[in-house]
Amino acid sequence: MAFRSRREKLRSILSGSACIHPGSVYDAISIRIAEDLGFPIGMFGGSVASLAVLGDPDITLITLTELAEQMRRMSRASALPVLVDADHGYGNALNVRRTVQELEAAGAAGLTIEDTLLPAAFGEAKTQLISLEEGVGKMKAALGGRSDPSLVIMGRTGAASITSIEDAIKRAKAYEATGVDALFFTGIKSRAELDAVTAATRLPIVLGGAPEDLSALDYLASQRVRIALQGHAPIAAATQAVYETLKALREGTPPKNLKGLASLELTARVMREADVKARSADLLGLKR
Ligand SMILES: O=C([O-])CC(=O)C(=O)O
Ligand SMILES: [Mg+2]
Repeated sequence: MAFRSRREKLRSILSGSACIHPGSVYDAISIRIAEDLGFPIGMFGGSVASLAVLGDPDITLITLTELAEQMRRMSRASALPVLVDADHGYGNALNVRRTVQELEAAGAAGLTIEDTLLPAAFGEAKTQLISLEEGVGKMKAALGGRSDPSLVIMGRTGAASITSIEDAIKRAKAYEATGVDALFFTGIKSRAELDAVTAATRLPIVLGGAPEDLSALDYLASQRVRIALQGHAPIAAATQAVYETLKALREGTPPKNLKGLASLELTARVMREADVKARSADLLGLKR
């Protein structure tokens, strides 16, 4: 299977004893930079997918086709294993099955399916959850949709910040019983909450955004957390850089005086120019 080694790398992190930070990636350039800097995996957040592909906020406007296409571009550009935020699986449990098939074909190393009610319901300002039963059905559908058994499927719940930590634990245990590979939590606010989650479950844990108190990697590792997200600063940095550059140009700065641009060396590395030159020599009869 073409993407198996990426998936096995993600699995080895989950079955290891350390906690790592993923690089937040969203396109061919960012994934190559993350790979070159030595990040063990990339995280493709739903919020970032929306922003990169549509320029929109994270309100479930992006389609599965658009998400999978962006994943496919990243898979082509780099062999870095990527964990994809597949939101609620783009519909009900039947849609979840299709979502897993498409993201598997697009080269994802792993994906998360969450129990948030998406898109937001009419008249509801606050995020809601689907029922535990529907959540369990989605996890089963995700597992049934996988044809490469090495693809990592994570059950995700945001219950800790929507209902209660007790509800988060109840849901996590139910998802664990379906056979998912890991549990992904958002909204865990304290060490006491994380310790309770760890004690009640047995699968590797992935933490979405977490407070300062939950940032020490050795503590997280001791609580079976194997992956800890750090938000999505790279796309914010890229947005600021594009803003500054366009603003300077608009204000009349000559291109040669622009600051903060990628050097020719960095650009060549990102484009894998040495490989392209070698191929051009072999295949087009050009000088190396
Ligand atoms: O999974 C993540 O990276 C956090 C999240 O939900 C998002 O950014 O959409
Ligand atoms: Mg998300």
